[in-house]
Amino acid sequence: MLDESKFDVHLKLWALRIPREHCKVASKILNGYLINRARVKPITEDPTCQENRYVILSENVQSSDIPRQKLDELNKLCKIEVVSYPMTLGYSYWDAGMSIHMTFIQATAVSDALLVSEYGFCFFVHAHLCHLDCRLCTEADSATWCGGHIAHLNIHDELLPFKDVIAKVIYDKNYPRIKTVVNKVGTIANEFRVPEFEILAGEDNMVTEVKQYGATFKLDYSLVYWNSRLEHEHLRIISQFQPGETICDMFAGIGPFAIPAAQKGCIVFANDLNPDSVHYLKINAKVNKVDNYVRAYNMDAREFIRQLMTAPAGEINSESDVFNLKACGNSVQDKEVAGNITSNSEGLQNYCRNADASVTATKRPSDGCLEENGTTNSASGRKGKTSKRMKGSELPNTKTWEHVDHIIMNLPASALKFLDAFRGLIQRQYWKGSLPWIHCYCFIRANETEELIISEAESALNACIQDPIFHKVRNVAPNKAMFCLSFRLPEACFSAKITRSVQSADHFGSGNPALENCSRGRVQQPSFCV
Ligand SMILES: C[S@@+](CC[C@H](N)C(=O)[O-])C[C@H]1O[C@@H](n2cnc3c(N)ncnc32)[C@H](O)[C@@H]1O
Repeated sequence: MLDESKFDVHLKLWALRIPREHCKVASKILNGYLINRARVKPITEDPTCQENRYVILSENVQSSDIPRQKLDELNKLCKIEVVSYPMTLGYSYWDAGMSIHMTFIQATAVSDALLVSEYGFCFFVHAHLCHLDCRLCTEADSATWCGGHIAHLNIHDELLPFKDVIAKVIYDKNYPRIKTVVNKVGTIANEFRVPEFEILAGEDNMVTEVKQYGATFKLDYSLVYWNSRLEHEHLRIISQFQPGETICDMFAGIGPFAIPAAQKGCIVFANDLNPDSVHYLKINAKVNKVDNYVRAYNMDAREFIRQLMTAPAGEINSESDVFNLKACGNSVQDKEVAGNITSNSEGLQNYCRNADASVTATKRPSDGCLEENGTTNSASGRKGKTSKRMKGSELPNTKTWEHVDHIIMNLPASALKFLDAFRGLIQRQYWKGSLPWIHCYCFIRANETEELIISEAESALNACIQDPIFHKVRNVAPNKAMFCLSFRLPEACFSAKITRSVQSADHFGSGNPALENCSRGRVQQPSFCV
């Protein structure tokens, strides 16, 4: 139970009793000496007399501190009387509007402890509860606003006895913006990168809606990966895309790269192993009216990219043969593939045929595919925002084995290892234009160097990387930061130039001759842009 009285802070103040008609002038004279606290008015009623007001002095000021000259001015104005004015700032006073600076001062002054989120809402938890300290403000022990109605806490072990009180404070001080307060339990062990949560306060509802850069994202915070701290990074990557480009997102989650890329007019092939992520990805594509531009897949990333880059068997003989990669719950239904679509969507028809006609393909690789009819149904001439921005007839006939512009790999813990999927992947006879940019996320620990990361990437690719670019995304722990490594896929990844028998990065030791000259051949050392 939260004892609200524990939050009471008693101030022993002084006030000047002044006839009310002189209050305005008096407060000007006393400028700098009056109470200056958020939501506390310096002039207040005199409970003993309607004709007077109390002008409240700052908690650091005694009447004797007021200079003689100011007192003379006041005395000339009217008769003044100094009275004691005790004030209690209670639980309801300590609200979220406090600045972080004020919070620190208060925490020290009244021995309160605090939780501060990155988003600037502050919470007081009385020192009686625990030995909280500034570690709470670090990443490891912070409160996070997921962006919707959920506040996510990572409460340190020693504070667990007080978790309910902490959660209640957060809930009370941020309702109705925050309606659910959860605490992360244990460490994330599953491959979908979804933490386990316990609900500490508010309603038991983990389905929420987050707005980022004008897009709406629906998600179930207990089932899918979501991190509101990556908003800037999503935007940074999207800013490198041009309308009409083809993007592959190998670990797409619920679509924070895919949706804004599609909004920009890119064609996005987005994949995730977590069926719940794909479910919300499709919902989000529809909600944001970009379901014409987003293809959702639910399979392992290696298999996804392999199939995406492999020309269909019939491609050699006939353009009309089907593509063997099946999009999940595709927006275009079989009948549309058969030609039952409006004439101005001809380009879209071709584009979709390549992705969707796989429904009839000989191979159905995606066993875990969600089969949801109606979550997207785009190619029927719907007049949404998207069709205004780019008409169906302008959409390219996307053949991903011929050209892809960017590939996003946001699985920092292991994305580097997935680079082995690109060995000998690109079929030179089909490929047109330059090779794609890879944006591969990784963690770098304090004892690791960028060179180490590059060599890990090169080992996985079995190819030298030219002109790698590192971008620091954020610190995730005191000795660990998340980075994005961007580079153009090396030519050695053309199938003609590589021995397909090599399957795993583990097969390559430091003596691999294919990589021996990498660092010598690299024109530019990795550049860290923080
Ligand atoms: C760190 S999250 C990033 C999600 C999204 N890109 C974002 O920024 O929010 C990594 C995602 O990779 C997915 N994932 C994990 N292993 C995978 C695999 N082998 N193949 C495809 N997706 C995988 C997880 O389900 C998760 O959604």
